[in-house]
Amino acid sequence: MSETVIGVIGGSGIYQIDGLENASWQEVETPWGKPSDAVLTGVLEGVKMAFLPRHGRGHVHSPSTVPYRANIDALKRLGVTDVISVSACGSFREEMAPGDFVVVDQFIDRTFAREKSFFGTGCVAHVSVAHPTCPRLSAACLEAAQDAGIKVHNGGTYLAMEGPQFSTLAESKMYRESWGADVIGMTNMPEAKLAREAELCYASVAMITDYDSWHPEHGEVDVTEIIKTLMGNAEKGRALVSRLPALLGAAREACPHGCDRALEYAILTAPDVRDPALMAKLDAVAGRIL
Ligand SMILES: CSC[C@H]1O[C@H](OP(=O)(O)O)[C@H](O)[C@@H]1O
Ligand SMILES: Nc1ncnc2[nH]cnc12
Repeated sequence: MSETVIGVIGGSGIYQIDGLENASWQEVETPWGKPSDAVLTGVLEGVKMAFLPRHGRGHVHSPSTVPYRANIDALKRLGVTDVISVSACGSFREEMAPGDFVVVDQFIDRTFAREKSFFGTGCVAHVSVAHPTCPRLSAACLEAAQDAGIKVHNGGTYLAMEGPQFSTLAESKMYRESWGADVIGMTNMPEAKLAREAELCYASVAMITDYDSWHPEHGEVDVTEIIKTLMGNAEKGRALVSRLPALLGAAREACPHGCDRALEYAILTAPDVRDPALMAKLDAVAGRIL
């Protein structure tokens, strides 16, 4: 039994959370550079929390320049065990309407201009992301959303695009019709992969803001419309987050799905040829096994 520390990565429109006891913004240094911003730490209903605005307060980082590795390392360094991503997304499904939430369970990674792993030359590791989200944490997010009276869909495939431009109409139709994606955003990859490498449980809550550009009655995606929907969504997102401590509890049992042991057999590089400089950088992420 260990202690739950809930990490929340707030996406577009969510730059802080309220109600934390002993709240303070902490600067965290990491071997991967600076995180997007300081991390807001505190306690909610007896459970430790750490909140990180993905784009930084004031929305400084674009989806391609978010320091994903530093963000996940910083949360790990602060003792976070469970990461909840709360993100603005477009929808490819009529029934997943703006204002609805989706607890995502799969991803298609179309990003190409980001660092995607903590590992590399001198320490090669291959973790499985066949099931990239944690079912236990996702179930808590679903229940929290339902308790908060949010219309929430259980499961969905998130297409992660590079951005920052939105999709073309041809791409939008292809993702929806041929690829079977349900929602689209620009940030959950490589975040989810890195969380798995860092042995963190990860769940993703998509807050629908628009129908991307495929919908014949809604035309193309428009950022001013997105921002209007985002305001209401952000309030609901915070309501969801505030219910998580009661659902997860302070005492934490090992993840039944093995998220917290993902590196157990993942490292291939023999101990005698590992790069000491890279090994030093992995102190937080892979500290449990190194
Ligand atoms: C606000 S429009 C596009 C922007 O919003 C999403 O950000 P996040 O996933 O951090 O909520 C999307 O991925 C884009 O970065
Ligand atoms: N349609 C869309 N495409 C990509 N990212 C988004 N974030 C919010 N809406 C989006």
